[in-house]
Amino acid sequence: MVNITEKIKEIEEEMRRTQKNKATEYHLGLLKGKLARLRAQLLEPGPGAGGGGGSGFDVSKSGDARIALVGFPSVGKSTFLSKITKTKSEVAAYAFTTLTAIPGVLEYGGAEIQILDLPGIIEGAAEGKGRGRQVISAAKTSDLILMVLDATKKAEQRRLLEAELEAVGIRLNREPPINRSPASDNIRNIYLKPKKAGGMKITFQSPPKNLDEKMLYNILRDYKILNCEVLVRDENATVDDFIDTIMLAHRKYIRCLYVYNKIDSVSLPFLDSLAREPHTEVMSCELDLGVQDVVERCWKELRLMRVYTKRKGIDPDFSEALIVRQGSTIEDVCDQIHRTLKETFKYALVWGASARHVPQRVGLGHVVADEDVVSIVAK
Ligand SMILES: Nc1nc2c(ncn2[C@@H]2O[C@H](COP(=O)(O)OP(=O)(O)OP(=O)(O)O)[C@@H](O)[C@H]2O)c(=O)[nH]1
Ligand SMILES: [K+]
Ligand SMILES: [Mg+2]
Repeated sequence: MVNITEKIKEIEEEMRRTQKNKATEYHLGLLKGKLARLRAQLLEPGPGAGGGGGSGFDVSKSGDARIALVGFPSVGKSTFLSKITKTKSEVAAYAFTTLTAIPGVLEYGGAEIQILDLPGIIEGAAEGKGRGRQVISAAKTSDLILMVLDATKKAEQRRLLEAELEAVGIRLNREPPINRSPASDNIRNIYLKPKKAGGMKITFQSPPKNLDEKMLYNILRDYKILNCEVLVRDENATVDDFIDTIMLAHRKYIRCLYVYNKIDSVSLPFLDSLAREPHTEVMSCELDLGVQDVVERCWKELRLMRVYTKRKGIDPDFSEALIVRQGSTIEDVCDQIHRTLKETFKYALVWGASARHVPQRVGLGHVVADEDVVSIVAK
C-alpha cells in the first residue's frame, strides 16, 4: 500500500510551492480536496494499513457509555484507569507502557461506563505516527474524551492534542448541528446529499463566480461520492466551502473533559490557574486528590440520566435504574425496557422533576428528567 502519510506530505509541499492566484485556484482546490480526503482515509479501516491499521482496537462497546483516555505518554492514563475501575493496566515511568486498548468498567449512579485506557499518542498521531491512528479511531467511538494532561508539562500539550483530533474531523465541545434541516447544516448554502444510485446531479441556482461543474465533479469523484445531488445556492461559494461541506459528513462532535494529573508536583497558584480553564478538572492519582471529582464530572459531561420504573401499587425499585441520555422521552424509556412495549403503551405516570404535578399522566413524547419515577400503563 502506498503510504498515505507520504502522499499527504507531497500534496502539502505542492500546495506550498503553488502560488495563489486566479489561474491556480482550480488546481489548489483539487489539492485541498485530496488532502482532506487523505486525512480522513487515515482513519478508515483497511487491510495492512501502516502502523497497525486505522480501525481502532478490537474492543467492543459495552455498558451505557464509553469514555476514552487520550493523552501523551506517561501522563497517568493507566494509573487513572486502575484507580477508578477494577481493571489493572500496567503503569510505569517510561513512555508507551500501554500498547493496546485496555477496557475497564466504572460503576456510577447505577450506570456502567466503559473506560478505555489507550496508548499514549504523540504529535503527528493523525498522520499515522505510533499507534496514533488507532488511538484516535478509538477516541472517535467514545461518548466522552477524557484528555489526560500532565500538569508539570508545557501548556502547549493541550493545543497539540486538540490539533491531532481536529485533523481527523473530531470536534470537541461544540454542539452538533442537530434539529436543523440537512440543507442548513451545509456551508454557504451548498446542499449535498449522497445517494445510492443515479450518478451526480450538480445544479447552480445562479452562475457561480468561483466554481464550475467540472471542478465539483472531479472533487466528488476523488472522494468516491459518485451518486449525489448538489445544489449550490450562493454564487460566492468557494472550493473551500464545498470541501467543508463534504467533510461535514466525516465530522464527529464529542465532548471532552481536560484533566490535569500530577498536581502534587506544581505550585498552588499554577494549579489554581489550570483549574479555572474551561471543561477542566485537576487531580493527583498519586495522592488521591480530586479523582472522585473527575468521576463525578464525567458523569455530568456524559449527560446520562437515571430513570426508575414502578409497577402499580408497588414502591419503585431505586436499586435498579434505567440509563438514558439527556433529552430522552417516555418513548426512549419504553425502548430501553422492551422493544415492543411501545405497541401496547396507553399512557405513563411520572413522579419527579419533569412532572408538573405528581403523578402526571403523560404520553410517549414527554421528556423525562434525572431520577424521575415512571410507571407505564399498557392498553
Ligand atoms: N507525581 C505523580 N506521578 C504520577 C501520578 N499519576 C501517575 N504518575 C506516574 O506517572 C508515570 C506514568 O504513569 P502511567 O499511568 O503509566 O501513564 P500512561 O499515561 O498510562 O503512560 P503510557 O501508557 O506510557 O502512555 C508512572 O510512573 C506513575 O507512577 C500523579 O498523580 N503524580
Ligand atoms: K507510562
Ligand atoms: Mg498507560
